[in-house]
Amino acid sequence: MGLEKKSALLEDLIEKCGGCAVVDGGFATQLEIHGAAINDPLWSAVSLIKSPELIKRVHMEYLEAGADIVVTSSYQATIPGFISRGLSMEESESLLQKSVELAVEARDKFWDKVSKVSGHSYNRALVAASIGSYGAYLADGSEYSGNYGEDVSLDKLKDFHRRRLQVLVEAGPDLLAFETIPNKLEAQACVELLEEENVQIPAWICFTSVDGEKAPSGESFEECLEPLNKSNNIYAVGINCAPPQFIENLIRKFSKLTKKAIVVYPNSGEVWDGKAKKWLPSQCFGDDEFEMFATKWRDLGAKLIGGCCRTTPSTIKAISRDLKRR
Ligand SMILES: C[S+](C)CC[C@H](N)C(=O)O
Ligand SMILES: N[C@@H](CCS)C(=O)O
Ligand SMILES: [Zn+2]
Repeated sequence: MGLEKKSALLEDLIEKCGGCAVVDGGFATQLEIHGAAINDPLWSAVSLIKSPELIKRVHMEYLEAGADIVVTSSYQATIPGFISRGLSMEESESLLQKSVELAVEARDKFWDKVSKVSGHSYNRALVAASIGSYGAYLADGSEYSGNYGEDVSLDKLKDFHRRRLQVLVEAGPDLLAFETIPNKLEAQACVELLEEENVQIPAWICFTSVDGEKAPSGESFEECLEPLNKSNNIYAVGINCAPPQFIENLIRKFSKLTKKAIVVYPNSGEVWDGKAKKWLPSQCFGDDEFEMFATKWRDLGAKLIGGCCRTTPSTIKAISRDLKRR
């Protein structure tokens, strides 16, 4: 199936949802709630090695909660990351493949079950393969600073992303989700790679923001979106893992800067301490507030809405209830 047909699948889903589809919530957060120890350079990707069944369970929980799109466990799963853990190239690639398989299996199992129930309100979900930023791989919090240093060039970023992208694409997800991109250089690397590799799967690229105005690097979103706007591979652009109170302003901003669909899935408002590897309490938002925010964000034009770190299936249930109220 080519790019156009795959993009049409996503468009159909959004239409079936009444104009705005629900993305799942914090994947790593839910793993932790079930006891997974992810204070690790591989973060949530350790579960691909240690507890694949738990990964499937978390996907199922988000599907039950009403997610129309589930994002795979590959955010911090990288070939160099696995290799520094003593795994071979072959084993590393098979774990990446597995991240897609687990989500597809969960989606198929769930759909098989609910589609037999008359009057159910679910849609057949799509699987988005997560591609975390270079900063996520560095595991030093730099997905929130955009500070990769002088020696990180466009080519270096492309080289970092290339093989993982190839393996994930080969595994057959419905979408690609580039997450927590903190600067223009990396956004450009991702777009160029999609073209060079002739990828036939639609993608979204999400940036983070720590001030609610700009990318973490200090670059304006006008600059950051420029390479994305020209690309046929990019279906949607937006923000993930930034605090919810920034989202309204950022949707307004993005609507003026792009014709692409807008995707937003903020975290709970807590702040990540990259050194201590833990979330620090800050201005925090609960499920009721997310429910109210979701209507606002939909009315402002977002086509894909969900949650990121520290949100849970109950957050997604609240968002889904709200957006699908007819
Ligand atoms: C989105 S952050 C909370 C992911 C974890 C980070 N890359 C780290 O490993 O510290
Ligand atoms: N998809 C990833 C994003 C982390 S910012 C997760 O939910 O764990
Ligand atoms: Zn997050």
